[in-house]
Amino acid sequence: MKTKLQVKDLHLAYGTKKVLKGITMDIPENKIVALIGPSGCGKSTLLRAMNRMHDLSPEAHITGEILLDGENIYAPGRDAVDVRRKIGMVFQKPNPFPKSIFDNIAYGLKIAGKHDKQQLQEVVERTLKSSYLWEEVKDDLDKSALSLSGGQQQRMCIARAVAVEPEVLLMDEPCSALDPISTAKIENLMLELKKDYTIVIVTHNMQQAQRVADLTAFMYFGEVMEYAPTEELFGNPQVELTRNYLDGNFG
Ligand SMILES: Nc1ncnc2c1ncn2[C@@H]1O[C@H](COP(=O)(O)OP(=O)(O)OP(=O)(O)O)[C@@H](O)[C@H]1O
Repeated sequence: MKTKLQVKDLHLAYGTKKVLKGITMDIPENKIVALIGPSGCGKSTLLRAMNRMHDLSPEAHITGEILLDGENIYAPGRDAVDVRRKIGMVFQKPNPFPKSIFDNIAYGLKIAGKHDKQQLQEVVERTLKSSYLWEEVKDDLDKSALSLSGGQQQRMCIARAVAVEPEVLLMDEPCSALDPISTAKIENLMLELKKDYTIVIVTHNMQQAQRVADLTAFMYFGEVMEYAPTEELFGNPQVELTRNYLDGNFG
C-alpha cells in the first residue's frame, strides 16, 4: 500500500498554546482516513496543516514535516499555492462563491490560466457528474450557486475542489450542516472519489467514520492516541482512552 501523505513529528502552537504535540502518521493512497476525538483536541488544526492553511495565521508556529509523495510540503521554496492545488479542502459549511454554478466550478481552472470555453465546459460537466449533481443542475448552470440547497452546495463545493484535479481531498466535517439524505449522498460520493483520490475527513459522527473510513485516528489533547483500521479501532480499541471515548465517557 503506497503512502500518499506522511506526517512526521508535527508540532503546532498558536502563540504559546501547544495544540499539536508530535503527530506522526501515514495516510495511504486511495483510502479514507477519519480523524476523531473530543472537541478542541486538534483535528481541524492537523487537517489544515496538511495543506498549509496555517501559512495565513501569523500566530501559528509549526515544526516537523508533512510529506506528499515523499516531498516535504513545508520545504523552503515549496509553493503553498501549488501544495493547495494538489491537496484540496472542503469545509464544514458549504462556501459557494456568489457566482454562477458554472463559474464556481471553473474558478480554479481560470485562475490557473485555462480559459478555453469548451475545455471548461467539459470539466464542469465531468466534475458535476462525478459529484452526482449534474442531473439536478444541468439546466441551471448560469444560476447563482447560492440558489442551491445546502446539500447541493456542498456537492458543488466538492466538484469545485475536484475540478483542479487534486491528489488529496481534506474534508472538515463536510456533513455537519446537512440533513441525513444529503449526508448519505456525500458519503456515497466519498466512497466513489477514493478510487481517484486520497481522503482525510474530520468527523464527530462515529457512525460516519465507520461507514466511510478505512482507517481511523483517535486524537486527544494534540496527540494521536490510536490509529488503526476502522473496524479494529471501533471493535477492539487497544488504548483505554479510546475505549472510554467510544463508550461516550467523555467528549
Ligand atoms: N487561530 C487560533 N488561535 C488560537 N487558538 C486556536 C486557533 N485555532 C484553534 N485554536 C485552539 O486550538 C485547539 C484545537 O482546535 P481545533 O479546531 O483544531 O480542534 P478540533 O479537534 O478540530 O475541535 P472541534 O471538534 O471542536 O472542531 C483548541 O483549543 C482551539 O481553541
